[in-house]
Amino acid sequence: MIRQMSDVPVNPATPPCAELHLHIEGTLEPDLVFALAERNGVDLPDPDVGALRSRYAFTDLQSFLDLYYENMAVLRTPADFAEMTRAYLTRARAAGVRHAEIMFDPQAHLARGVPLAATVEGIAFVLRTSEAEFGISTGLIAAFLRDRPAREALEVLEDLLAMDAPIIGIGLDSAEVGNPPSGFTAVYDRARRAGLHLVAHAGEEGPPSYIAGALDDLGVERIDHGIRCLDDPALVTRLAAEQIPLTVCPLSNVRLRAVASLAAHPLRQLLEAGVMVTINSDDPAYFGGYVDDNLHAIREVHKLTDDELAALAANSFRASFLDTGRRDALLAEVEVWRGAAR
Ligand code: HPA
Ligand SMILES: [Zn+2]
Repeated sequence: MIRQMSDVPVNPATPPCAELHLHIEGTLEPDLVFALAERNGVDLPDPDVGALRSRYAFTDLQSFLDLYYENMAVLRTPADFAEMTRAYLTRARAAGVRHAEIMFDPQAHLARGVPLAATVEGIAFVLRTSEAEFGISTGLIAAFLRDRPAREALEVLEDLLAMDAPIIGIGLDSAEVGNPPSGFTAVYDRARRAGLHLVAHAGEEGPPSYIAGALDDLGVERIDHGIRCLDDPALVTRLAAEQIPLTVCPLSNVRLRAVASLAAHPLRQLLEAGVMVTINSDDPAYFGGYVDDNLHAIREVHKLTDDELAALAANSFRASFLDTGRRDALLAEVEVWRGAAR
């Protein structure tokens, strides 16, 4: 049954926005981990949700990835992926998200014996009606794991293309340091030939040279994270000049200790340098909040004005892969929000 969009309260304190850096597996909330474990007869190492939650104190990217991959064990059937996706869209609607470009990690599921079709069908089934049901247009991005062989990524990409999976692009994620973009040129060349959009995580924990590598070796259109560009002033100048979008995730950066605190987050520096920044939640079930929580947190700590929040929201639509008609309509909604916020 199609739910009425107006039934869902939307947070008026934050502008309508696009979420461009979101791992659907990172929306798997602890309650849903337990519900799916029960349904699928999966044994969990923790006795209850509280015990699981106590393990969400991360020290770096890898300490998070270990738990992120462990929790995925409960995702077995298309219905599981559909339920997770539906829960995200419900929460994203309340956060004011009007467009979402959603990553998933096909190899993480294949490695556990879950067929590619089960993963893709479960997620895509819900995305198909998202705009009508939640007011959120969507695009699906297959993210490849940079700590697994590029040859495997290429095989999975071929399989996705052969099954005509409804993906708009590819990405690159997982453990960054020691896994530079240059190893994945063949995968990105293939995706480009297939007409797909190209993004990659770079400069989260890795050096600025990985950001340059993602641009020059892989030809990406957008950088996920990218905050370590600030270690290389010439790169910052380039990102600003070319208006390469960075999908920044403040709460993620704090939780994974990429930055010491929210107050120390370089968001303002990036904006002042003229870099095209967007705000995103990354893995909201793990990092303490959805995109509205991220916007609230940075607004409070960095004293952002409503005009600055609106500018970030406008960036999110401009940096998206939306067609111009819907993009312009959503940019107009930001202007309406800005007017109402005055
Ligand atoms: O923040 C992240 N970084 C790298 N890989 C990931 N996979 C899920 N989230 C992340
Ligand atoms: Zn990410």
